Amino acid sequence: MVELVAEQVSVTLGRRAVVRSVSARLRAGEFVGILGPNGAGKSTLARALLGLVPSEGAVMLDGERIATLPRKQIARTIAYLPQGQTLHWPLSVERLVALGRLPHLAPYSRISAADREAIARAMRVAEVDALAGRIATELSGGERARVLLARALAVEAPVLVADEPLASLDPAHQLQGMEIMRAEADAGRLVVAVFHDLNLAMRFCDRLLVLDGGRLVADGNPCDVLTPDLLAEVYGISAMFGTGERPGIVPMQRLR
Ligand SMILES: Nc1ncnc2c1ncn2[C@@H]1O[C@H](COP(=O)(O)OP(=O)(O)OP(=O)(O)O)[C@@H](O)[C@H]1O
Repeated sequence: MVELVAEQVSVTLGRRAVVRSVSARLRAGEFVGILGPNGAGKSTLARALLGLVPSEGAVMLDGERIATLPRKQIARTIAYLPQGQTLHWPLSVERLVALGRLPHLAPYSRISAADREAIARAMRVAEVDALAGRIATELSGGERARVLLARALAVEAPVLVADEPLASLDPAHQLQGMEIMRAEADAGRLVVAVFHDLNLAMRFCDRLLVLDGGRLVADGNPCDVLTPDLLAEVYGISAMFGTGERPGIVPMQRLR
């Protein structure tokens, strides 16, 4: 069972302390949402969890320091969906999704039947089969986001780290994205996703990490974490909280 552990992780970019001494133990089967205001350090923490940015402290993947692991091993273990990725090559959608299998391929080898199955499965799950023959650079923003999620799913890694996977998705596809990530966690994977929607976080995640100014200010069950006090403190907003059969959070007013 995979485990990803941040031990007092700090990241400095330029002269800015962007992530400050964040500790968290993330386990297989969890769907963890990383929330927080713009600039709070969420993407940087996600990158630090993958060993993509130099950090102080330690990130441990299954008990080993990620900084010491070969990139290919990390790429097989953690599928990464970066924020707002731009596509530069006019590949077909199917070929783009197939790139998700790269961490599994030996140099100069061809994709196997198992790779083909993984690609087909990822495209089916992300419901992008209909786009298979389209040129990826000609897709709409939302179509591109769904195809890139399919590429990350095609890795079939035990961990998925997705940075704003819901950006530019319509409400139905946002739900679909959350359902996919929920299902991945239910299948025993660790899913870590950065996003902003408080209601989707409340409904789908097992656990929320909230960053503010680079610090981890809350870590727990969504219902315990998303309180009026936290929203006031972290986002500077007041919100209306639904109850009973009508749960949900409606941001109402800026407080500062
Ligand atoms: N290369 C860099 N050099 C200096 N500062 C940087 C660099 N990259 C990011 N930052 C700063 O680090 C802070 C955290 O950035 P990060 O992208 O992690 O935030 P975020 O929480 O993901 O924000 P958002 O919700 O807007 O995507 C921001 O203040 C940003 O301006």
